[in-house]
Amino acid sequence: MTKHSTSEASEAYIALGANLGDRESTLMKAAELLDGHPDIQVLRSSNLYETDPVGYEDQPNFLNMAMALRTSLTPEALLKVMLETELTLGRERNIRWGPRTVDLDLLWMEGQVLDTPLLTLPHPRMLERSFVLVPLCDIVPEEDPTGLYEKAHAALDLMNGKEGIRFWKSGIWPNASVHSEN
Ligand SMILES: Nc1ncnc2c1ncn2[C@@H]1O[C@H](COP(=O)(O)OP(=O)(O)OP(=O)(O)O)[C@@H](O)[C@H]1O
Ligand SMILES: Nc1nc2c(c(=O)[nH]1)N=C(CO)CN2
Repeated sequence: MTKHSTSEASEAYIALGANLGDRESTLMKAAELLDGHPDIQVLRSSNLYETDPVGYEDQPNFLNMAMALRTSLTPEALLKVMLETELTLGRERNIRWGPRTVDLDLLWMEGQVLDTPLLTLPHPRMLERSFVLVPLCDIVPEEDPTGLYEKAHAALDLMNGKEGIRFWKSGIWPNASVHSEN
């Protein structure tokens, strides 16, 4: 039996971003660490995009991607694993929306609407950010019954190309081996 084939497992979408160090290698390591967790399976990953910084502009360009996960964890437990993964990969918290080795945001989780000091679901800013929506639209299936596909595509249409976002390379998970940027 593969992991998470039980009915309690649910699907989640996360956004990944990096703009310090070897960005691509760090994103790949984040995918490996999450998939290596006994209660998480990476199902799909988007293409990689190079994006102009949004919010705080005086910082390097980001690489952004999104992944679909299957997990038996609660949303809070999944967020905890994600925050630990950021720390393992050298994330430091300095400037809000500032440069980071890696940033993992929990965008959406099947059937979960939450607003606590630690976790808001769906992610409150996900529909305002092309650097989230473009990768997300790569991996949400058109036949998705939850309405996420329509929401993400409609929000992206409204963004109307306002953010600088460029295709970098096709999905790095699970097939391709990662190449250093240096
Ligand atoms: N859906 C969510 N995904 C990730 N973190 C969340 C979420 N909802 C609330 N948080 C909280 O936000 C805190 C700060 O997260 P983080 O440093 O990644 O924010 P940011 O990436 O700088 O800004 P933004 O939240 O706008 O993406 C986390 O420690 C977490 O407790
Ligand atoms: N292009 C881009 N800009 C950002 C990003 C990001 O991942 N990509 N993350 C931020 C903090 O959530 C702030 N600004």
